[in-house]
Amino acid sequence: MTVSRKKLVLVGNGMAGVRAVEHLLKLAPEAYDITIFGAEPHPNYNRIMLSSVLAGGASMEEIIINDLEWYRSNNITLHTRQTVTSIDTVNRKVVSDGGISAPYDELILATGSDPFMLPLPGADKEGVIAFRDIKDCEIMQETSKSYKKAVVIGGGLLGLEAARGLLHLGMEVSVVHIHHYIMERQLDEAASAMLRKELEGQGMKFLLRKQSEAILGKKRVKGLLFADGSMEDADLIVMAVGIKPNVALAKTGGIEVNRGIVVNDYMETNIPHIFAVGECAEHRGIAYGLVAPLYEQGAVLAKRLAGAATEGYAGSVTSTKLKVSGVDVFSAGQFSEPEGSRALRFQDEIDGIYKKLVIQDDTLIGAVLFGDTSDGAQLFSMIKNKETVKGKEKELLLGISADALSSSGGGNRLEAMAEDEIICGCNGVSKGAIAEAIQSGGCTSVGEIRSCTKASASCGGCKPLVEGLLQLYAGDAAVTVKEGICGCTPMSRDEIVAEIKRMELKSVKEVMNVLGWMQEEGCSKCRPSLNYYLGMLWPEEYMDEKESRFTNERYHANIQKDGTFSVVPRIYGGITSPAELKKIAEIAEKFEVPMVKFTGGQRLDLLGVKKEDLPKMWEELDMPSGHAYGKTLRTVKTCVGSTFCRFGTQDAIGMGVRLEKEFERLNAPAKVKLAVSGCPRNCSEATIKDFGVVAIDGGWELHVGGNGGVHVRATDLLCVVKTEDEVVEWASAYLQYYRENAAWNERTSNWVERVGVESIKKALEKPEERLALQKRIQTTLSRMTDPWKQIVNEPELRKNFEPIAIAQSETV
Ligand SMILES: Cc1cc2nc3c(=O)[nH]c(=O)nc-3n(C[C@H](O)[C@H](O)[C@H](O)COP(=O)(O)OP(=O)(O)OC[C@H]3O[C@@H](n4cnc5c(N)ncnc54)[C@H](O)[C@@H]3O)c2cc1C
Ligand SMILES: NC(=O)c1ccc[n+]([C@@H]2O[C@H](COP(=O)([O-])OP(=O)(O)OC[C@H]3O[C@@H](n4cnc5c(N)ncnc54)[C@H](O)[C@@H]3O)[C@@H](O)[C@H]2O)c1
Ligand code: SF4
Ligand code: FES
Repeated sequence: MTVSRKKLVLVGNGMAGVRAVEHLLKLAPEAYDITIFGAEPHPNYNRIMLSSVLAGGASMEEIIINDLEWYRSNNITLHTRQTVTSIDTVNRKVVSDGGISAPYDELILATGSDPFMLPLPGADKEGVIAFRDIKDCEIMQETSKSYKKAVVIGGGLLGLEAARGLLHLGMEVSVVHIHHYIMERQLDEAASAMLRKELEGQGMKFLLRKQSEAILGKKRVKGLLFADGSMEDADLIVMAVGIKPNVALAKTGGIEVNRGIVVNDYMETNIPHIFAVGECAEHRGIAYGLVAPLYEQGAVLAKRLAGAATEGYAGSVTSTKLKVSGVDVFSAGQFSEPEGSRALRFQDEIDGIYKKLVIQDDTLIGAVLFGDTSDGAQLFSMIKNKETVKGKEKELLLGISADALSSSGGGNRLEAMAEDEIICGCNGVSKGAIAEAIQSGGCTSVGEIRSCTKASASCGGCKPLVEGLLQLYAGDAAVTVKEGICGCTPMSRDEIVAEIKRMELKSVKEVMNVLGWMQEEGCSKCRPSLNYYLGMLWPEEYMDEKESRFTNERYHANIQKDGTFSVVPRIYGGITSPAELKKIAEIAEKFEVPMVKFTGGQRLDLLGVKKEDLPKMWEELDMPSGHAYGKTLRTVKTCVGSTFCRFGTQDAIGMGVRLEKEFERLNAPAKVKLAVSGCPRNCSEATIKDFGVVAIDGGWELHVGGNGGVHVRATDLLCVVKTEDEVVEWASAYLQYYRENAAWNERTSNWVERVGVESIKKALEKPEERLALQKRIQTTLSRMTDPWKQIVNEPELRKNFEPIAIAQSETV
């Protein structure tokens, strides 16, 4: 007998509601038929990260939490662009503005908040927006292309993050704030003043104690008029003056509503079978506006719906971290010194550090940190757990180092934390999930934990706790990855890449300055690696630094042991013609090339060439560079495949030529070699290549991480695909994922060995992830030009190859 499932309807496809559903699916996967209505056109995305999207730190694709495939695979019916407009609590059904009706046994309202829009005259003009969703983000990005001046009303978290994003987009930005200091809901005056100074340094202008009166302009906004009679020009006005819970729908069902939808400790409204969760819900008089408490609510609701035991939701202490690059601000609990409390302060004007701890009855109840927020997550944990701080107040004020966390005291505290305690509030990642990623998932760095669990992927405030857990569970393995990339820095590859991204550092010099390099000029290890990471992260803006490259890459030729060079023209797939061979032979004769040799990758190598002959030879060859010297795609070796071989099942030559044309000039962490074989006899030795393609009946096997060098390594099978297009798609995704995640100079064989092929399969399994990676590699490839074409055509560059004239002087 089949038991019919109950019908669960969720209204609001946002962070809180979908998180509750995710929990429920884990607890009782078979219990409900689930239907979700979302007013927005997108699948569930990370609203928090909109600030990062605006500031250029993430793409729209990267902020999707659950893609459409997730809904499909969990049998969830999703109605996007459908706003539910009424609830019939008697017949238990909801109806959307598009006329979709859905019956329910249980109903969750997770309608979030609406941004509060100041009811100013002119507020309906074009160019007046809020900052709440993807659409707002897109409007800001679009506006910045044609307009110059933005005004943000509201100097709170949202206003400042919007202002930072607009600066990044190249707009002039003024922040209008009603109080005499910004972020008064999170900071005291001292920290706020330091923050303002820092943001002014980044180009933000502040108009404090300003009451907005009217928005000026005809159809489109022109300016903002204040109550004191002054005005500010504006092409765009972003209102960020707070939010109000979205209770409109609840009201249609006669559900009890105060500021938000009133719920008890089990997220139940006053109407049976109707629950509310997230920003729209009001629990014990509080409607929260941060995700961490909303995720806690979601966990309780999921247990309730699954019939699992739960003590209910008891309210949350909150903490916030401003997500503005180059500024570290943290605030938690009661920072404004309530009666009966005492405060400890530390201020270092030179390094721009401010700390304040608020203590009551020997427990920490609030904290404000500016300039150095590394202790934020630990302090917050102490506040939440009401730990006694008696006798160690000053120690806390002066800083809990990451090492102290992992030493017995800190380690014990992390050890003592409950498994389900949330470590990363932004992404709702528990201690247990991180422990599992380390212990079972084999993660050995914060970067890997981030990829695996999303912990530390948003505001970054939890990073010290994640590091502490890494040291607790991975022990020595974690210590090794914490080592710096060279003697110039204690930072690991992942940390450097994350900081370059977060702080938008754009040159080798800037990275060294900002990240506190111990040797001003760096060394031969860090300079080329930074050059690579910057080029990989900012393919469209970064100008490759020639001086950070090794000799071979500077001269675009392999230097030989006698000081001569080699010339290797590109011969796609190893396929040439009599005419091409004739031309190469004539040039070899003309320039008296002492040796012509076939390389291991089926190319022709003209060896023993004088440096000064290089430009002329390349000019006469008029062929693309074979890049036989660089950290790039070297060759795609092919067998004859089905074109001539009787065993061949596919066109190995065509596939190889296509791959070589697709990826030539690729800038990679280390050299990359490919091969294509036309059948499993594998004559092109594809299973010892970085990416090997082996034809089978009706498709292609894709192999990765092979090496035929000093340490021979056979490839791991990545997947089997049917078409040539799929081969290119997977190759693109795989190579870009390697580019983005491997350390500079790390061959794919070492990288695959280190991270495990399973983690790569997981990262590439979703088609949209692959397409996003493919798009990024295409952006990079589209910027790559042939080095020899450039040298041949630019007299300045040709000069580098002239024989060095030795200046002589005579004394008479
Ligand atoms: C730019 C920005 C940055 C932020 N940064 C942080 C941060 O760093 N840290 C932090 O903790 N919080 C941050 N927040 C706040 C955080 O994003 C919210 O607290 C969280 O998204 C609220 O989740 P929710 O599910 O309650 O609401 P939402 O995520 O808003 O989801 C509600 C969804 O319901 C839909 N909806 C509403 N009514 C209906 C209806 N009748 N029918 C169908 N669909 C409906 C809405 O369109 C919306 O998609 C930020 C918010 C913004 C805008
Ligand atoms: N990093 C983060 O944690 C983060 C980032 C963005 C948004 N959020 C959340 O999103 C929500 C919205 O953020 P928010 O900053 O809009 O809300 P908020 O209520 O925290 O701050 C609004 C700010 O606007 C100011 N203000 C009010 N009326 C004004 C007026 N007429 N003129 C000028 N200033 C005025 C207030 O003094 C206040 O500082 C909040 O829940 C916030 O916590 C959090
Ligand atoms: S791999 Fe197969 S198709 Fe290619 S040459 Fe060898 S036997 Fe022929
Ligand atoms: S707490 Fe914000 S990223 Fe983890």
